[in-house]
Amino acid sequence: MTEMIIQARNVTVEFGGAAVLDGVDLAAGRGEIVAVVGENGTGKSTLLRCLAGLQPPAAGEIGVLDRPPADEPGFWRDVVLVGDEPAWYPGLTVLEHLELMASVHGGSRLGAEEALESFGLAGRRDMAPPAMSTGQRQRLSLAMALLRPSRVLLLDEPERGLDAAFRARLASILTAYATAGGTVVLATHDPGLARAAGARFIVLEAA
Ligand SMILES: Nc1ncnc2c1ncn2[C@@H]1O[C@H](COP(=O)(O)OP(=O)(O)OP(=O)(O)O)[C@@H](O)[C@H]1O
Repeated sequence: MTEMIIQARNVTVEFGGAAVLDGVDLAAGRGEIVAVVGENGTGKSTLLRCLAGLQPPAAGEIGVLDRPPADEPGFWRDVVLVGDEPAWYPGLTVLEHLELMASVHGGSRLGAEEALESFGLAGRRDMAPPAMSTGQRQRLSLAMALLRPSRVLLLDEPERGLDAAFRARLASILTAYATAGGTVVLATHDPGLARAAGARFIVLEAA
């Protein structure tokens, strides 16, 4: 039987008395990719923030790796959230951002040079991230997330700014991550990317 990695039951979130999520369930096993889809404002980002321990639900239970998600170092050693763009370190190049990530997180899944190749950034290695295009910065965010060891990837619209060819490449990167035993939950407006990655779909509707 598949080992359950994420179990969220009956999750309810309210803002200003209005329900944004109303009794949402989500389960994801080891090696599984789950795509959360739905119209703008249906709560996809909010659900990811709940799974990351950044948004306490008004009701419901959430377990990630057999414990409630919590915004603390032990949790973030196993779980990676890619949402809004990270803050870039002033003065560090693309390659140095990757090297920093590799040195902070021992046992990285990819070397910095390998990540440059895999994420199509070899030609940008000496640039400062703020000088790159939106899609190139998104590739770097994803490279930094995939380079470090983890068991769970939470991705909020990972397709943001990416061209069609790299979306296809990302699908295969996510499939490889799951095949190696990782669990992925992505909120996305690109069902093609999710299908290509072999994701199971959860559709959110307005609460
Ligand atoms: N911190 C907050 N305070 C008040 N309302 C919020 C907060 N965060 C989210 N909301 C509201 O919750 C609803 C869901 O937002 P959320 O960003 O989760 O939706 P989404 O499905 O990810 O949308 P999109 O597809 O546009 O990215 C929106 O109506 C939003 O205004």
